[in-house]
Amino acid sequence: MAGLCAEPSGTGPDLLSCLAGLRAFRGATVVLKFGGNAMVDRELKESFARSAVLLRYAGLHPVVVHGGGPQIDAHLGRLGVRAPFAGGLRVTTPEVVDEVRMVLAGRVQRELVGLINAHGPFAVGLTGEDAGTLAAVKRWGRADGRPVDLGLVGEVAEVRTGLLASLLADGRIPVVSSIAPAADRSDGAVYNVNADTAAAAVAGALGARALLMLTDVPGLYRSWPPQGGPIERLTAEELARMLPDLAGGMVPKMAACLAALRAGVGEVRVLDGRVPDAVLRAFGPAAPGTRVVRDPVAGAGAGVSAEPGAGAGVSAEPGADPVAVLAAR
Ligand SMILES: Nc1ncnc2c1ncn2[C@@H]1O[C@H](COP(=O)(O)OP(=O)(O)O)[C@@H](O)[C@H]1O
Ligand SMILES: CC(=O)N[C@@H](CCC(=O)OP(=O)(O)O)C(=O)O
Repeated sequence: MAGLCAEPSGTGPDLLSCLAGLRAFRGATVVLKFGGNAMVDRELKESFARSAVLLRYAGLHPVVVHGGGPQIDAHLGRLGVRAPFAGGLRVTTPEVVDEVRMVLAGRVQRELVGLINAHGPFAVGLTGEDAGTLAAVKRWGRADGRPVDLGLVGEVAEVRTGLLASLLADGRIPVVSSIAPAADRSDGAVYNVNADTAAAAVAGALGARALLMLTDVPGLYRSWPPQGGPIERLTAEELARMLPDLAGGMVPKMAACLAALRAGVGEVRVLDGRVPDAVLRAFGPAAPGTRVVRDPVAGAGAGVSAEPGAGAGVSAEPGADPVAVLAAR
């Protein structure tokens, strides 16, 4: 595990403060969404894998949901297949969904499983198809206020947590690719689900305490192209007001953040995954990125996430261990 928190350059996160933050999350499920844009090079992917393993050693239950948009683009480009985006979602024909599944489950997921398992037999890869973990219905896009037919793009209709819960109870790290069978199983169709959408659905269903979204920007900016720094903190309600003005990949990402919070996830953080040890830094006192928290409950004093005094890192919430609860079902 050398090099995880103390980099030779001395620029890494401080191990002690990270461990203090992690201790507050013992027993909690944390979903790590690793976006394709953050998978810049092998070193960053290794750093991500080490962080996931460290979280597990620290007693957390990490679940990885990965993307692979740029990797799919490159593959489709080699095949000479065009698959444009509308509102941040890829228009997906039956031919395209086969290639998306191949790249996500056959390439990106396999690499992440291998990198995590270099540290021990922890990672188990799956798609939403395995044990019927995800079920999807057709998702429509919008452009210029009009509905757009995105083809085989899915919205998660259901998460069956059984397989994930038993893997977590067994100390494994599930690595989930965002492919899901049709909820009605009518014709064996599978849907291409945006990975942020899948991560939020999984986080909500598992009762995750935090969802960390690793992407290729330091956080959410008020306007794009950016002026000034990213937003440090906002509430679900503030995010809901911003949503109609967002563009590109931030549309499904921030809609997913909101869905996760509304499903009960303690907080969501959008992080720059191109920074080494981004996951670990999120638990430190100088945590980077944009933190989105649930709206304060009227009359309940502080919000659900421990706010003041909790430091900048992802904040812990007391409560039942969701893995134990789910495994007991
Ligand atoms: N307001 C915004 N703040 C930050 N990034 C934005 C914003 N609007 C659009 N973007 C774009 O969203 C991208 C991240 O979304 P996406 O490409 O889907 O990433 P990922 O592959 O990590 O899911 C950024 O690279 C940036 O170009
Ligand atoms: C419907 C849709 O757009 N699906 C995405 C799935 C991968 C993904 O979401 O990857 P990132 O997290 O790297 O963006 C796609 O086809 O690119």
